[in-house]
Amino acid sequence: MQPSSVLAKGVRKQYPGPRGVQALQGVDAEIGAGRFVSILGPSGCGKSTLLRCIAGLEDISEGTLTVGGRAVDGPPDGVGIVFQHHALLDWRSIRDNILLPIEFAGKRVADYTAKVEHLLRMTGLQDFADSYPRELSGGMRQRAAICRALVDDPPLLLMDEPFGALDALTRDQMNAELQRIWMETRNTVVFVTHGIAEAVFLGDEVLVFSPRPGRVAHRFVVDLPRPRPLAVRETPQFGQYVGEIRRLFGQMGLLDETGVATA
Ligand SMILES: Nc1ncnc2c1ncn2[C@@H]1O[C@H](COP(=O)(O)OP(=O)(O)OP(=O)(O)O)[C@@H](O)[C@H]1O
Repeated sequence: MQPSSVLAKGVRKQYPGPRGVQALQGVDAEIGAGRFVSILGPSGCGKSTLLRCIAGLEDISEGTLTVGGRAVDGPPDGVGIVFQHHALLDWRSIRDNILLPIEFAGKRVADYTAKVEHLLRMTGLQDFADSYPRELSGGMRQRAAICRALVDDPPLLLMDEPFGALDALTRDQMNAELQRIWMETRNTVVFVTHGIAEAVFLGDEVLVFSPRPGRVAHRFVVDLPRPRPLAVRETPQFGQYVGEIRRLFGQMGLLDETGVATA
């Protein structure tokens, strides 16, 4: 698997209809292959919209958007998606949920047995392969959703607030696990979050969006060595990144009403 780059130039997105809003305007972003890029911004600024455009689930109204050098025109091959809510199918076991993308792609399920076992072990779910989603905790379901997104080795992984519904402790664990998984897979990740600390902890870069219509207001490069222990969040260097991003939100006049949290 070669990781995919993502390039956005002057991307505008206007939703159709009488109440259709302009969600994005002039989005320029260059996401290098194999990078982990966090996207942070106030509620409603178009973060999910951009992710859906990259995934080919929405058309852009203007500009250019490429994945792996090819213009996005419908859902491209090789993109894994994880949403805030896991979207596992209740009537399928965890193993069968993870195998869904393989079935959809018309590939031979038997060829993926070892891969599924590896993913289950990597995420600590090896004893739950035959369980059903309702038998798992929220964090475990989200880990299963990550396995499903990774099973076909996607060059690009899009994550839309994947840990937003989890309690703080589970979220910390998932942050650490996601970093470990990514260091093993090294695919390109675009990770949307409301959490400044989460964005900095995980990202090689943090793209901060302006209020709607969203555009990239600032790009922070996070120069912290990996693997990053959770305790890195207590270091002055980490605090400096968080402080800079908070100040930027302050300058945009947003900090009090954004719903941007620091956890
Ligand atoms: N399918 C849709 N049809 C029409 N308008 C939409 C649609 N999806 C989103 N919007 C509008 O586009 C704007 C951006 O929404 P989007 O969900 O991309 O924001 P967001 O930054 O992800 O927000 P949040 O952080 O609250 O999840 C909002 O004003 C929203 O109402």
